[in-house]
Amino acid sequence: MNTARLNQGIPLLLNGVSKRYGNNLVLNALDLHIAAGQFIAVVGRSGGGKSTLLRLLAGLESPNGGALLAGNTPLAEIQHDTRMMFQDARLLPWKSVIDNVGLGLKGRWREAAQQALQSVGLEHRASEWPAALSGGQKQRVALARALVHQPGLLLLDEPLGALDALTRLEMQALITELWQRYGFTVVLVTHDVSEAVAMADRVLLIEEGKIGLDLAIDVPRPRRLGSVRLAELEEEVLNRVMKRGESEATALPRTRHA
Ligand SMILES: Nc1ncnc2c1ncn2[C@@H]1O[C@H](COP(=O)(O)OP(=O)(O)OP(=O)(O)O)[C@@H](O)[C@H]1O
Repeated sequence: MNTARLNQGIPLLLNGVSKRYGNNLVLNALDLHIAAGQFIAVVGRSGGGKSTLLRLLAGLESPNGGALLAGNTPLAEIQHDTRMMFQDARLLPWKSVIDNVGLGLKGRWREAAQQALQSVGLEHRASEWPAALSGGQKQRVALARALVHQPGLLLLDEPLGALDALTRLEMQALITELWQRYGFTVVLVTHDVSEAVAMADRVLLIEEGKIGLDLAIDVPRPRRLGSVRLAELEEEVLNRVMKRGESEATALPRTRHA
């Protein structure tokens, strides 16, 4: 991939990061290094701490121990360089599409917002209300609202989870294309292992509060849907998740599905 990158992604360094809620130790002295501009996907069992990790990276929560750094700088000091996207687009219904994208911008914001809308293919819907858009289009607007700030770090919390299969594939391609063009660092939390291996440079599995698996996705881009290597990597991640589940589930009654 030789696409010229427009801005620099943020490198991330997590040193012994712990997070607990009461007696529940969700992240246990987690160490992690992410290079500038890398695309990371985080998978793991429900309740394993994926969203907690993302909220810590976003500065929405503080760790109970350890440090989160961007290079040598505490991540909290450059939080303005971070944007987040969720499963729901969280658009303001009383503002037009372009006003949603330009929220918080000053000066010649309209031009920048229009450009961001163009990069997600929705420049022709700028003056409409969010209610007039489909779920996939709303997520495109949410993506434009993140891009307009030229983030160094884009945090994605299951942003495609509510979309139908085809729209989901289109959004995967769009996010990957924009990441290649702009060069920000991405941390994507997803339940969909095939999505994780199709999009990311590295897939991380969170297990018992630590990184249980750190798998490099050695498949050149653009990636071909249905590639044998992607399927092998997907199986490797799934086997790892299921193996852990099997040993946990031995004491539980088994239900067989036809
Ligand atoms: N604000 C909170 N207060 C108390 N417990 C919390 C809070 N947020 C998360 N937890 C707990 O921390 C654990 C990890 O939650 P988290 O949402 O990070 O998991 P997850 O891997 O993203 O799960 P899922 O895949 O189901 O979204 C869970 O046991 C959850 O109940």
